[in-house]
Amino acid sequence: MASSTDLDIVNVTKRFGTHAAVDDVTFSVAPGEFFSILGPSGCGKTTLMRMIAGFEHPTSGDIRIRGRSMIGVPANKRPVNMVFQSLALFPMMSVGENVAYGLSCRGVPREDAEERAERMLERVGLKGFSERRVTALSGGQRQRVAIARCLVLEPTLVLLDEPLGALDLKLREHMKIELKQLQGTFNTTFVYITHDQSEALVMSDRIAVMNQGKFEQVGSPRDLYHNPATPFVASFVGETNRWPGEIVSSSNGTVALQLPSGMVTQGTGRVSQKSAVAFVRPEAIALAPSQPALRDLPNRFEGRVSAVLFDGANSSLLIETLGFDQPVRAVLPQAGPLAGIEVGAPIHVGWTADAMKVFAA
Ligand SMILES: Nc1ncnc2c1ncn2[C@@H]1O[C@H](COP(=O)(O)OP(=O)(O)OP(=O)(O)O)[C@@H](O)[C@H]1O
Repeated sequence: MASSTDLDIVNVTKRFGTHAAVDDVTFSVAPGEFFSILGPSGCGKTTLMRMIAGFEHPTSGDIRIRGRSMIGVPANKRPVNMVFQSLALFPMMSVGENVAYGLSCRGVPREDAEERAERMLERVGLKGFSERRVTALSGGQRQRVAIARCLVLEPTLVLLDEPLGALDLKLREHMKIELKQLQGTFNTTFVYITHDQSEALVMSDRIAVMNQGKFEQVGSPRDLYHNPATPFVASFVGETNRWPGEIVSSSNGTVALQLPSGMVTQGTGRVSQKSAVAFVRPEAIALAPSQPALRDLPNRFEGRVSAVLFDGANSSLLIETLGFDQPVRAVLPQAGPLAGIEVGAPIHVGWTADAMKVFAA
């Protein structure tokens, strides 16, 4: 029977000695989906990926590709191809030979393999590059050769292990968009691992946030960003303000949180214990030169600009705010009366209760 999923990970655990690098993880990836696993160094991403590829074996659990268990199936017999950060291209071979190599290994006749490699290079925007040495290519071009070499084998699943990690910032930004577009045109299922939240947010249909061997949350980029399920997700995905405090009242998902200074703030969350932590995105902080402009907001405070972090459209302000131990970070508008604000200027900040997500600490 045809499977409606390309990949099913079922209660997979991998132990090294007593340490569970991957701890009872379960998820499915749909055909054509761009699925990312996002987490800090050491959380178990690579171990999980290596098990899908067949380089590592689970201690327990099942890995199914198109409904077929991969337990006991060697790496080279799985309908999976991996793109590594190092790319692992063969420097002695031409671009065309690199792409055709996997086909030749599978016994595809040479002429046929060359032709298919040629067509694939065209599809990744490298028409006419066949005869070039890979050493004579730019970082971005090599990246595309690595992807072409992988896609020419028509795998069910493409696994990508931080493939943009070695590129400089500018190229990485560019390749993010390119990779997403390539995946769209090929409609191949991608499983991508990264510790870079921006890469995951820009490219993925869904993201799993991984921490200490477990998935903390799986959701769309918007979901994770706007409705984080745990404090770890709230702080790992996107920029955020973070303030610890104590719950002083709570009803129907609305909470009052008292900061160490005694100042009380209004937020949302379901927290049954006293000790809590609150998160507010910098773009959710309203700024105004005077208090009355913010009168509709339950959280309104007085402050002074302590730093202007200019970064074009990503510019922000740090605001020393009465009652807050750490400065409040807010997005700096690029137009209007606040665009030219300077350090030392008095300012008022405010936000809705909805914008402040409160979790048990
Ligand atoms: N072969 C191994 N033997 C023992 N421990 C291992 C082995 N491989 C990984 N680990 C441990 O398992 C944990 C997860 O490692 P893994 O490489 O999967 O993390 P990661 O999230 O991919 O990190 P990074 O982004 O740094 O590559 C780490 O604590 C690591 O030290």
